[in-house]
Amino acid sequence: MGGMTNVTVLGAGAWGTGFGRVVADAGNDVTMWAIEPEIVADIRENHQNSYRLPAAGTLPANMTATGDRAEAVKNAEIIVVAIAAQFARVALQEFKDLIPASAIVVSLMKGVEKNTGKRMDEVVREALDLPASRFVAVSGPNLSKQVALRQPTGAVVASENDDAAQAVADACRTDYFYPVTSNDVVGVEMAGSLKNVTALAVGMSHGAGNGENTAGVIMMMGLNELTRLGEAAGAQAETFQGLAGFGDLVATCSSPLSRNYTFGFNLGKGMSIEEATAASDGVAEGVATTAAVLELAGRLGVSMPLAEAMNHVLKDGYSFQQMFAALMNAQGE
Ligand SMILES: NC(=O)C1=CN([C@@H]2O[C@H](COP(=O)(O)OP(=O)(O)OC[C@H]3O[C@@H](n4cnc5c(N)ncnc54)[C@H](OP(=O)(O)O)[C@@H]3O)[C@@H](O)[C@H]2O)C=CC1
Ligand SMILES: O=C(CO)COP(=O)(O)O
Repeated sequence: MGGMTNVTVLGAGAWGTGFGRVVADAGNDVTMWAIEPEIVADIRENHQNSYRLPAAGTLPANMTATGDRAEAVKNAEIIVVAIAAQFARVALQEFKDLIPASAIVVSLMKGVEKNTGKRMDEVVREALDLPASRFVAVSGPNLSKQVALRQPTGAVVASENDDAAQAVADACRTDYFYPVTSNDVVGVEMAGSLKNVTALAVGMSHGAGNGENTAGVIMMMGLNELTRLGEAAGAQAETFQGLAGFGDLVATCSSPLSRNYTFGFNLGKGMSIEEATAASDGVAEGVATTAAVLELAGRLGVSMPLAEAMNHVLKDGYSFQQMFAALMNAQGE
């Protein structure tokens, strides 16, 4: 590709906007697509996204927006998808006949689809009828508000196609965002989605008044079980110890800026699921992912005590004490 690239981001949420700004900072022309006219107008006219990522402040001049699907993608060389995971399939179907035949499609999403148990690489490829050679996943310790402040971080850019991964890494490399390439798409997808379940549990523990000892137990169990499930699904074990695994788990489980951590924190404080949902500043993917992961684990014959215990919280109203006891009992089995 080389030089300046035309990049379109579908979904001007917190991370779509944050990653779009990284790509613009890297010198590329960026078009954001959003459903809401007020977000499109805010980016186009006021050069900001005060609805979803005010922390980014003024957006650069090489970043614009449109609400028109065909216009959004017609010249795109790279199309980045940053839509809440449970809505990705339905939203992408509208773009199926519009995207250029050679465009690379990147997923930033960290979730597993409810009902199907499918990863976002599977959902995106099915919805767009896209070959694996044109699909790339980007994941890492990337809390959007910290990226918006240009605090240094890294990310894994994964594809079966080395050239596609390299093109996307080149498009998002800046002096504060450091991509590394990988060919473990399954591992990167699984790590990014599953650590959200751990973040819900760690947040819940802190919300219930516990400190780092308890968090350490939960993080250890989360990393173990996401590695086991990932390996059973065909991922490489080392991916889970890298940026997209351990790195993102630590960031997400340690920060009140994480919607997953905060959702869990609010449950731990005693809020209901409905209250925590209403209080959330954007989508907490781990909530829908928890049940989806168990479905996948059942199919692959992997035991996931943490996901099971969190599912009891979300479905049966378990308190933190009940959740942690279930986890410890399962460990002794
Ligand atoms: N925020 C973060 O720090 C990070 C987030 N991610 C991942 O990125 C993905 C997006 O998250 P983020 O941007 O933060 O979430 P937000 O909640 O801020 O935004 C969600 C986006 O999805 C869009 N959306 C929801 N439903 C639909 C629909 N039916 N059709 C079209 N668009 C829809 C929203 O549009 P609308 O405005 O209409 O609601 C919005 O653009 C998630 O999978 C998340 O796990 C990954 C790394 C970091
Ligand atoms: O993926 C994340 C950070 O890398 C998690 O952020 P959220 O919990 O806010 O979605």
